[in-house]
Amino acid sequence: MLEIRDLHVTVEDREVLHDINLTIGDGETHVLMGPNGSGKSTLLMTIMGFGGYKVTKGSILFKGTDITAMPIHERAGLGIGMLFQRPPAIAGLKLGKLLTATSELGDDAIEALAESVNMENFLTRDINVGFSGGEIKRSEVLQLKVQQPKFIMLDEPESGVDLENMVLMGGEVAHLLEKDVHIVNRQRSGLIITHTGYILDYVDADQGHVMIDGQIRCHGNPREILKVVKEKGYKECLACKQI
Ligand SMILES: Nc1ncnc2c1ncn2[C@@H]1O[C@H](COP(=O)(O)OP(=O)(O)OP(=O)(O)O)[C@@H](O)[C@H]1O
Repeated sequence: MLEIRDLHVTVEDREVLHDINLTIGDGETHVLMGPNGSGKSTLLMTIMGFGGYKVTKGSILFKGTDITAMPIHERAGLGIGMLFQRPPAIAGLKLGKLLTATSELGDDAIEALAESVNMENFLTRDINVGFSGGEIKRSEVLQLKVQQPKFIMLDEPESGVDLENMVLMGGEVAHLLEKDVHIVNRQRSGLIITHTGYILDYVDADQGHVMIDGQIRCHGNPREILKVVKEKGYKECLACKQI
């Protein structure tokens, strides 16, 4: 589904990502961990194609197509979607209008999807304006449910979410990533950034990666990585022999 080769990315004239290589197969869910400021969100923003993230070397292939220079709306059109860590508030644009504009679903279908994540009363509100942390995350999940991307990136889906909403969010993410479908029949893949690992209770994560100082320094079973990091800290990942 996704292949990143020798990727180097500069933000504001500083190289933030160096020599990133990552392959995510069809139906696979990968988890990205790493200390604050190590470059995890930068990688997701670069894959999505946001301006300000300049690829100075390397390439990103999605389903065999080189998307390295492709504009963001074309990447979204190919089926790449993202739940943001801190999505912007957009005064003047109603959530319901955005959902109608970005899908072919009718009002009733959108209303039903909104109800499924307790967001039916938010469709007439400006996007994220005055939303609580948990409401922002539910709004993001609703957008993914409407868009149904093939490759789903989630930047810290647990942050700011209470325990009850975590169960709701976890179930929705599991459904989006087709946890209950056998891997050979899955149509979707995912890449999830997590600090706490709570999301691992809900998804079928195949691989974990640790990013440190803009480089992926370790691969492995995500639960094992999390255990090591909890016990010994990220410095242990620098000694990883998996890479
Ligand atoms: N637009 C920007 N302008 C300047 N520096 C930036 C910008 N975006 C990212 N950076 C810098 O790039 C580095 C990586 O940031 P990034 O948000 O990717 O880290 P992260 O691993 O996702 O961190 P966290 O776990 O804290 O969310 C940081 O030092 C950050 O300050």
